[in-house]
Amino acid sequence: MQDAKLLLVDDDPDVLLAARLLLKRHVAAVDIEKNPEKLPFLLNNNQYDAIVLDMNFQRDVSSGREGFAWLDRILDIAPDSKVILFTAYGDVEMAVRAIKAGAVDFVLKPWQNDKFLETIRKAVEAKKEASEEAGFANGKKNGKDSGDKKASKQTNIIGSAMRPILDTVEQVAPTDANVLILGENGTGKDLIARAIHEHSDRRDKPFVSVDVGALTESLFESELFGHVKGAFTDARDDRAGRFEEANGGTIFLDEIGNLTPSQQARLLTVLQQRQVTRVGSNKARLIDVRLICATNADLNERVAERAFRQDLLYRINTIELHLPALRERPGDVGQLAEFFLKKYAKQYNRSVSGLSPALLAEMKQYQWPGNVRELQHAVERAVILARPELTTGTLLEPINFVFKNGATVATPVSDTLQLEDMERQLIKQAMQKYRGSITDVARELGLSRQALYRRLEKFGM
Ligand SMILES: Nc1ncnc2c1ncn2[C@@H]1O[C@H](COP(=O)(O)OP(=O)(O)OP(=O)(O)O)[C@@H](O)[C@H]1O
Repeated sequence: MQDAKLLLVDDDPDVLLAARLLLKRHVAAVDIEKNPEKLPFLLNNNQYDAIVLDMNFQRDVSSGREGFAWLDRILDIAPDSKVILFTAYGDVEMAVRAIKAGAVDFVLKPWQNDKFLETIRKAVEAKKEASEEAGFANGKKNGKDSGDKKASKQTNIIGSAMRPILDTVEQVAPTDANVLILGENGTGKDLIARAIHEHSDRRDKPFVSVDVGALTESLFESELFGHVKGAFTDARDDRAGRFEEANGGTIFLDEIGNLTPSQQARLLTVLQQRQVTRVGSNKARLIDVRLICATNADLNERVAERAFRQDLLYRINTIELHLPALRERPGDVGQLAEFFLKKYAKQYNRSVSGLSPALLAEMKQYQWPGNVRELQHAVERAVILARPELTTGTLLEPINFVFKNGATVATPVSDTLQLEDMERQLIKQAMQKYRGSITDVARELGLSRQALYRRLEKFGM
């Protein structure tokens, strides 16, 4: 505990002083703060081993409501925080509720020194154990051992509502079962498909992603199954298709709901026979691929309408994963927003203080039709628009602006121009880096292929 760093937040300076005097003798550092509004800034700039938080600040004397709200905020910003609540004698029931809400313990005021120290020591230890476990799981994830239950918790898939889905991913990944991922655009289907691959024994083999919905009828077969030289006018060389490229690994077929009846029939044959024949050849090649499909369409409805073959559905949906829309999981909005905020603040070298509780509440109310992708872009734009000279509270204005106007329309003229320039530059660099591969560029930029196509068109690239 001697190398621990603590944060104490209480609006009573006497309490802060007394607690610091006691604790300073036992730990490396004790930060004290009267104003809980500073919490986002402090958490974004420090790593605390334990945080002691008062339940009642002046504005709201005894209900503890402010304490709960700040506890939530702390866990949004730094989900692994160990928070201990300070509470007046008689508030024990409230403290118990707070523990259910994610605090690790509580201390009654006025405190007994021994008990207070013991509570802090336990929290610091719990934090240390959790960090060691996380480091261990990370190591395993990159290593050969696929049996680590905690591995997927260490991926960058954020949000409490995603936990049950990640548990299923862990269970299903090591099997070769076909997986169908359902969810609206931007809910994380691609991310989950990659997580399944990463946690399977195929992780060292290719992960090949194909947006089958974007393939024209004439390209479908040669793109997926390959062709031989001379098979059609543009076929100057033999070329392996995406299934062959994925051999030994995983193939991810996105927008599967958009296949035409003849494409469905051709795909079904390949899946049944587990072999592909290049266009223009008569030699069948055996393939060993794990199949993951995704769609934002309601496939059962499409089967009922006879627009999607039932036998194909049964072949691809051994395991079905439903990703909820972001509006159905408002609790994840704060966690995702904080995650992207940190990510982009670092990427664009911006100093940002965090989201105000009022804005966060507004964001939780918003419907997010573009789901996580829209939220991600709103935060990115807000971080870019944040002026370096406005540090505290900088985010509020631009994100409000972006958020109110939708992530894609009208920002003030100069900002739009700046952003467009930046966007054009980013796309240009990525196109050079990946030699024009739309899939790779779209992945790097966090755009769907369609969104990337729209931008390429807009910029005349
Ligand atoms: N839970 C999450 N945690 C962190 N990032 C996420 C999460 N869900 C989605 N994202 C991010 O949001 C963006 C969109 O996600 P993704 O491409 O996986 O969605 P999708 O459902 O496949 O979208 P589409 O249907 O448009 O192809 C990506 O940048 C992804 O990294």
